Amino acid sequence: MATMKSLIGLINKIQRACTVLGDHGGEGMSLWEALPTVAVVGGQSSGKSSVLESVVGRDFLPRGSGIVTRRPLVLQLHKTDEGTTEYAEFLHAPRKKFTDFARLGLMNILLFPAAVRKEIEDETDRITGKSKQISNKPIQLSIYSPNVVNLTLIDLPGLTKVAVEGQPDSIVQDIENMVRSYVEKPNCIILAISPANQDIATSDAIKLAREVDPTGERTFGVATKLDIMDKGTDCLDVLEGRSYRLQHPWVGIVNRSQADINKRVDMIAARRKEREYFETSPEYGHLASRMGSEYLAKLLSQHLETVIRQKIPSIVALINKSIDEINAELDRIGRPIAVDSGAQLYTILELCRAFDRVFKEHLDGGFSKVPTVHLETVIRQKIPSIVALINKSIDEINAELDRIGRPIAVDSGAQLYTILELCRAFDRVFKEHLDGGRPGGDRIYGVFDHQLPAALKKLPFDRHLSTRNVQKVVSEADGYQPHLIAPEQGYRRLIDGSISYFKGPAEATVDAVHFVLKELVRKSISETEELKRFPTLASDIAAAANEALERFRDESRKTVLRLVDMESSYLTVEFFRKLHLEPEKEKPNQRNAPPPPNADIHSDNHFRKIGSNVSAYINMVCDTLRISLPKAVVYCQVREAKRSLLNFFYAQVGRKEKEKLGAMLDEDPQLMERRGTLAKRLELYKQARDDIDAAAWKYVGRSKLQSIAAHAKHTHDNSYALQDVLLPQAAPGMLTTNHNA
Ligand SMILES: Nc1nc2c(ncn2[C@@H]2O[C@H](COP(=O)(O)OP(=O)(O)OP(=O)(O)O)[C@@H](O)[C@H]2O)c(=O)[nH]1
Repeated sequence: MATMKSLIGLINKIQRACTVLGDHGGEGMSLWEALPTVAVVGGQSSGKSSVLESVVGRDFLPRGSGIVTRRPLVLQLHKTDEGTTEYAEFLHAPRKKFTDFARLGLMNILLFPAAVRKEIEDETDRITGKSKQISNKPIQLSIYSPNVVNLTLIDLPGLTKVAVEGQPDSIVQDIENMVRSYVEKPNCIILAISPANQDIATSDAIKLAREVDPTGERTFGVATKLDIMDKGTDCLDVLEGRSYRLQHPWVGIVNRSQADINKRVDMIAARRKEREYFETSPEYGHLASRMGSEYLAKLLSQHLETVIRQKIPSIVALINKSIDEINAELDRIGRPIAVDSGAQLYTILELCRAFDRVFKEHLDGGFSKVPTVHLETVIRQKIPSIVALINKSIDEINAELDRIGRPIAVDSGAQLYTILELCRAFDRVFKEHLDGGRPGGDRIYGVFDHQLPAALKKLPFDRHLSTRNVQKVVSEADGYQPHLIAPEQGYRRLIDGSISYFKGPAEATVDAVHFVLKELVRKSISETEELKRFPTLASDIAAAANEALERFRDESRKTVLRLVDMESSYLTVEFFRKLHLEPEKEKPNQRNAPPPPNADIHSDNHFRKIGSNVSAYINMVCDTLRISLPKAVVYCQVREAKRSLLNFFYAQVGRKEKEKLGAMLDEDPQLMERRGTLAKRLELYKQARDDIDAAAWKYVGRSKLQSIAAHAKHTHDNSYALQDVLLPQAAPGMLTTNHNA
């Protein structure tokens, strides 16, 4: 018995979760729609509030003329143990308990504080404004009391035929649509309230109920105001199911009249009066045991119980489906990141490394693409153990410091440094495991193989070493005294002048490689799956990487210019010695011939000879530089990029405060919000599933559940197991209406 009660309590819990999740039904198949509810429907002043209060046993609903109920009120009744204090609680103000029940004089009237009524009114206005507009967002009120049954009721705005002052004409239709949106759902049990002093056939409630539930299987007909029917008329045709037949028996009710309310006749007295009315009534006496608010409450909870029992498997299936969907979406958009600074630091370093890896793959050339999504999953699985390792290390350090005494210098910075060291150690191991490749690095070779030789070829040595320029340079170097044998100074100047031309291609090579590296940084950032979530960190890393590349470029530029300068600073002596010997080899017959007359040193031939000697030397230097410049560039830029692109950044990160680390892990706010919502939903769904499991567990006991679990081993659908568990044991009437009042 207790189990069925707990099942109904369970449904209440799930309904609360629905409201928290913003699930009011309406969008496709929702959890809300799978749950049974009881909606009170009727025309204005038909007695809805009175019936609802009767079932609950409390006065609490706002009263007034016109449309009082402008938002659906979801009323959850929770039966508590005998002797416990009653209280009411709104979902929108969960910490505020309404316990201050007034005891009025000798009549011992128990009233919900007017505050409950006021809160319903205020909360209505909060959403709809004071404009008498309506809203379909429900207000949720829970009542905990030993004097109620476990039941969820929804009070809906009264159906009306005309708009009142200050309301748009559309309100009539709006209300009908809203009410219909609740009662048309197959899980909605309709409490159709019709005043007996009007023609039941024209009752708004019955009209709507007939429309949405033609077979009448989920409609309970309630006839109110039996006591004020015209003299000589009665409602027997209706109550005995002759004039309008429903699957469930009609229940007649006698609520408090307006005069009773004005006289403050309390609920207990009203119940007694109602009982007496039926017991002593000449018309309805034979039906007395099946009339009245108490009987209605009992009937309702029995029916609810049956419905819930049937619904459990589909609810479980729906919850499981939702959990799977949310998990799939979380896998796609990434799970929420940790908030403690250790875990944040770890995540930042993790992302740096992921970027670093992609970058290196570009440098090292084309292997197949690393499946980074899978990688992310693997990494994320590792995070807890790494964080645990870090925490353990911190504990160990702290423990050791406690033992050997705590030097003043050891502050949180030093601990952070330790964390960074641990991360780097992991980084190294991680790198050893992962060394793939991507295209892009080959473009650096392209610079060395094409761009550099082409630039060297284009240098204007023809002009610089033309006979005329050679003569000009040599003459200027000679000064007033023309050289006698060989123009030593002239050679130097011509060679220095030529060599300085190499600076251009050398710097251009440095820049070209710089731009290839920069492009690879950009590409790697965009290809690093893990970084996609963290635009701020991605741009931080890009900026840090580019900054590092600038530094490498400066260093590289200095180095290549130095290489060129070195060629000027010391010439290859052997080259010129050989040069000196060559003509003699070529002309062995003239070996002993006298040197040409001095006048020769001013001839074109002489300068042409000098030009071609310098040209030959420069060609040799050019060959050397073509080989040595790429080495310098790779040494200073490419190798450094591979080795220490983010070193500086790591150090910076290590110095950051917790808040700054958090800021670096900033994400797209929409995505963060989405993830937060999903996580919350997931939590609630899982809670609901656990609750259900627990309820099923209690119901059949461990051994039965286990044997069913063993039986259903091959199905992943919990609902089958639950169905097996619940249905064979179903027995009606387990829910008792314990109205002591
Ligand atoms: N004599 C008598 N009066 C009743 C009965 N039921 C309701 N009333 C009176 O009818 C009036 C309207 O009842 P409510 O319970 O406020 O009706 P409602 O459908 O909630 O009305 P709205 O909130 O305006 O839509 C009140 O004055 C009640 O006292 C009944 O069974 N007998």
